[in-house]
Amino acid sequence: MARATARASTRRGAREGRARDGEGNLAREDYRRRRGRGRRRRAGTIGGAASTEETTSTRGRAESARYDDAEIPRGVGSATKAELARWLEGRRLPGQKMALEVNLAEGRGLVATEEIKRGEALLGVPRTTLITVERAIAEAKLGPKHAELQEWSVLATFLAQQALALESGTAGTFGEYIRALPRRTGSVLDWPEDEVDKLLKGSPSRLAAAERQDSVNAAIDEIRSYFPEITVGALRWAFDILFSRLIRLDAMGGELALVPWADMLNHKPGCAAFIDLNGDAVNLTTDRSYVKGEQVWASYGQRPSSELLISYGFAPEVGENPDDEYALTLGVDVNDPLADAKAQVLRDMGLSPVETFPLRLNGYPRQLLQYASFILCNPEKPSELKGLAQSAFTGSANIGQSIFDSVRGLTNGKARGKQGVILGGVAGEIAVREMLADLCAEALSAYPNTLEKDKGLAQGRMPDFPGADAWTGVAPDAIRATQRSVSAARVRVSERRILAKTDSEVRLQLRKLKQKSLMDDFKQ
Ligand SMILES: C[S@@+](CC[C@H](N)C(=O)[O-])C[C@H]1O[C@@H](n2cnc3c(N)ncnc32)[C@H](O)[C@@H]1O
Repeated sequence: MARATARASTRRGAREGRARDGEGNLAREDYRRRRGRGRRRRAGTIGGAASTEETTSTRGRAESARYDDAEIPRGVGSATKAELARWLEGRRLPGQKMALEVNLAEGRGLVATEEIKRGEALLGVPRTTLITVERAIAEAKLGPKHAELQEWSVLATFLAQQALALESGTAGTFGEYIRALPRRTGSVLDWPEDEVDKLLKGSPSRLAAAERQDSVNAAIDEIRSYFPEITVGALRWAFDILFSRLIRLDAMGGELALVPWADMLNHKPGCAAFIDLNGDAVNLTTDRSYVKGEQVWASYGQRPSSELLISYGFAPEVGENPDDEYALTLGVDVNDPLADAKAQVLRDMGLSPVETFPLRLNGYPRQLLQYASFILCNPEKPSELKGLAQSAFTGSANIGQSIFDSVRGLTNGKARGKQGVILGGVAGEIAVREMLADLCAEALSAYPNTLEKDKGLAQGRMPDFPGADAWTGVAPDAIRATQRSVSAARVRVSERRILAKTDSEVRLQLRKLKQKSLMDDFKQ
């Protein structure tokens, strides 16, 4: 399943600690001297990015992203299982080895009705049954303004318009499918604002959630400027559906589509079974075998639990998701006298003065340290920055076209091996790790609960989804609140584990580096 917005980030951009050694790069002494100040003054960044505090305290914005059931078009969720099955038969869905189950822990899902082999192609949803941007424009008949919108907005407008048309019985080809969509998904768009703040406090996902709500609000405003008759509630519901069900089809050049029936598959962390177009049908190619009665799983992509929570409204149990990560953001210090020059050099290299790097249980990209060494460096003259950046990011001070290829891969950890160095020798290696250890300690202290309390909450039992609710997604407030609380605690604990592991590894590396530094001094 696809997603639209940016990765979670803390915007912990500005760090104190420019440092310098005799050779003009980094030295840990300067960094130590300055870092006390850095701890107190948080989150200023170059580039105009709002701080976490600013973004999430914009009261009223997130509040308006919650919607009452009465705002969701009445026909949504009203189709029975038999009606959906009849509609799918009419769309020429071939015979299936899976059946739709309603009362699973994940709500609805597809369960094997006979043995299924590894590598088998399931589903077979005909291409003519996909809701793509092109199809939405053709079906909605909203005129040229519809085609001018961004692709997510085109699809949301179509869904909302068709859902509203259910009441007058004028919905088109996909009316029955829309009647079978859930009314609620539990995604962050549906969370009360105070819960977003409370449950995600300390986590980079708090900012991501606020950004998601803001971007949806802005898109709704734009859509309604063209189509005021489409209600805010219908559009909120439509975006919620898109975030939890839209699929990016690689074989169609990455086109986004709603794929009826395929969108009944639930996600399993670590699963490598993907949904894609194959010839004239959309298939799921299984990555394992199934016996009759087992739920069949798909991959929504390699997503950390925070992203699953924000887009899909659930988080796997702690330790279950191999794709978990903590999104660490760092950037040029706004008080650095060379701040503007560094920002410019970074931009010239296709990087940003604020970058986010993934920390994982099994490590972090070395490029994080290279980037950190550049933002900490303190050359005699600003003109040296370009050469330092080239050394840090490409390992070469020569300018050439290849520089851009290696730099582009930097923040996602793709640039490897000899491409780039940590500036400043051993002193630089120490300074960047001290900075990273500080960032980890600071991030750990931002979570309000004790770890024990969060672990207890994360182990809480997910409430059952009683009968009819699993079809529509509607559940009593208390059940929803418990689901949110347990899922958010799982995210917090997963992130804290990663931060604690990174912190202890970095401190171990620091001890070794300091020993080496002492030995080197002794030898001289
Ligand atoms: C594409 S739909 C899958 C079908 C969905 N269960 C339904 O009832 O329509 C995605 C939604 O399924 C649920 N879901 C998928 N995988 C899940 C999982 N591993 N645990 C809990 N809920 C899951 C989430 O509510 C998510 O927003």
